[in-house]
Amino acid sequence: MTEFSKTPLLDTIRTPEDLRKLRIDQVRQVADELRLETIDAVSVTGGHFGAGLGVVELTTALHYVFDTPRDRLIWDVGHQAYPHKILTGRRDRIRTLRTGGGLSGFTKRTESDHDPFGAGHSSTSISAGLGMAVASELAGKKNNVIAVIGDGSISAGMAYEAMNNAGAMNSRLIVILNDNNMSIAPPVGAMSAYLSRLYSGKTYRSLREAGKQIGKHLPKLIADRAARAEEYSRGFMMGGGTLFEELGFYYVGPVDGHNLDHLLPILQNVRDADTGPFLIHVVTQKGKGYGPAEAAADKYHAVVKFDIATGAQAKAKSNAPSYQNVFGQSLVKEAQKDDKIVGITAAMPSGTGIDIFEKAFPKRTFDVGIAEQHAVTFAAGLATEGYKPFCAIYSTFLQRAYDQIVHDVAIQKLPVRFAIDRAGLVGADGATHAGSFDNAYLGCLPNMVIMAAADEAELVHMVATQVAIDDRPSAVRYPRGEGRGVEMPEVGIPLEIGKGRVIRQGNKVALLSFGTRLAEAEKAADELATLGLSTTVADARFMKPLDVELVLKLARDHEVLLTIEEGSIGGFGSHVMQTLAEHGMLDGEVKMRALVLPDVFMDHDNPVAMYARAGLDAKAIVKKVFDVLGKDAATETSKLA
Ligand SMILES: Cc1ncc(C[n+]2csc(CCOP(=O)(O)OP(=O)(O)O)c2C)c(N)n1
Ligand SMILES: CC(=O)[C@@H](O)[C@H](O)COP(=O)(O)O
Ligand SMILES: [Mg+2]
Repeated sequence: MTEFSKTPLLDTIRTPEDLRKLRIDQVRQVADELRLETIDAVSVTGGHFGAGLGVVELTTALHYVFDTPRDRLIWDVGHQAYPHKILTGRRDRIRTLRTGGGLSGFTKRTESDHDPFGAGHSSTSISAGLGMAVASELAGKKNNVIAVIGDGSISAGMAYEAMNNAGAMNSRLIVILNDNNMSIAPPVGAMSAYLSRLYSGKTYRSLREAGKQIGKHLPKLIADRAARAEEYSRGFMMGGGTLFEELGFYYVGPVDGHNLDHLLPILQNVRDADTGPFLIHVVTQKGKGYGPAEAAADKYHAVVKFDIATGAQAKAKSNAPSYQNVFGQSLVKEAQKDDKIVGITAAMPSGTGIDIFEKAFPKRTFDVGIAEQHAVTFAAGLATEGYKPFCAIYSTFLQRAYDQIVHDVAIQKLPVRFAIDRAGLVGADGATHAGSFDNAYLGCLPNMVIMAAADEAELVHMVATQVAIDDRPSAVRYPRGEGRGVEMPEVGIPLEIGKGRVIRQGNKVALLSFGTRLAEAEKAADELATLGLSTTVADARFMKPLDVELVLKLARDHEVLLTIEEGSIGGFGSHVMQTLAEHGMLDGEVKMRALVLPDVFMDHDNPVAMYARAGLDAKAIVKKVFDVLGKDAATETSKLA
């Protein structure tokens, strides 16, 4: 802990029970010290930063007013929960955040009783909270359930589904809308404009006024909806009902989320209300209390280790370009030649490289907000009118839009182009963000062309290939982070569909890679060659259509055939096995194995360590070859020494 974060009061708080022993006039000091500790901790670990700074007062107030963990407190996405973790018995481990064996970067049930629901993907908190509230009522309990959801996350469809359902029930659910007027980028969409109208141009409802009015109305709150809406439209609306009231919520706000004099009594009144659901609209500032974060365009949404005094973040180690930037730059080049190309992101412009495309083609760029399902079918609509939509969505977030891919894109064979970033293990974000399943969940769909880039140069050619594929959907996957540092092509050259490539020729062992495991396959081949096992390395490039000729040749000409991919069972290796089986090749000579991610959700760590644990690095490939040959790998590889 640096000199920067002297925290005498915070030092007395192990759990929220300790916090609740303090006088209400001490809560401000706790919040100030909590902010210092958050800044100090994240400067060491990196991670999500701006969002947590924005909810320091809210976090302190919630744990002070509510009887957590008996009262359930759910954080949507969970990236803002570092202050929550510090207050709930995890301060001693907060500097292990997002490191192997350390604290998760999101809320996690197995980590603490204070994390009643795991998160990572957005917009789940209201649904989960309603479930808990109904469970509590069914069990005859009286505890509160509080779901804190951001203005970005509440714009996703799932949040509406939940509010629509909650509004029709009188559950003791308290939704706190944490409105900092930011998503990762500035927010988009009508909801964002609406929320701004609720608090722009008018002073926030002061606590005294709002608290008094709540106090006056609460005891005689009328269950009947019509009377209730009337009651509230007079009391709390800034001139008329809000969308949330129309959805059946008691709307309270907007309230200054950094002013504890406003927050505390409102929360106390709502806590003691005998009805619900409530929506408390809290206005906060992302990055609050740390100058470099407040000044940054992204409010330091996510940072690497940084110098507290200057806010300067540690430099990336590699000089190779990142895949997201290669994608963005490639798409710009293609779009300069083709005005039908449009770019779509679901609230992740910088992470996908679509921000690069937007700078060049702002009118052909669409950020639909956190709305992956909509993004896919929106792209499908564009494709029906002859446009070439590139839908750039991380593998894990694309899971949200699976039915749209099947029903709206694949069945109709619409030429939507999917740019699937964060394919494979992503490291610090852990299991909720791993791109483990897209090989499996896309590979089983007819009509799809599915590629994986082995390096950043391949990605350039695959983007060009997708431009050319105009009669069916296509997908290219690539990992988080930087490439290999290979020579980059001037322009993308469309690949021959369904054709892989042999990188080096051997005759005993064949390693067939799909994606960036190619680098590990080449390292393994070097090692195997020094041990007298002549090894072929091939890059499949396509999972669909598979290069059947290449697969059969590799199986015929080698004793061992291994496939390697950064994906779960059911993906590339399964397709190769299926093909070999259909050609009777599994009945005969070749010893074939598919190297895939293990059938577990892997906790966060650095990606290299995770892939080693997953058995997908060069060492594991070599071991697998000897296992398959019935030789002891340790003995064989000891000859290398
Ligand atoms: C389904 C899904 N899509 C995208 C993301 C990536 N993501 C993480 S946080 C975030 C912005 C959330 O904005 P908001 O809810 O306003 O929270 P804030 O960071 O402003 O506190 C996004 C898009 C996600 N976690 N889940
Ligand atoms: C919280 C969240 O879901 C995003 O911030 C995500 O962590 C971004 O991932 P990348 O850092 O891989 O862009
Ligand atoms: Mg926000």
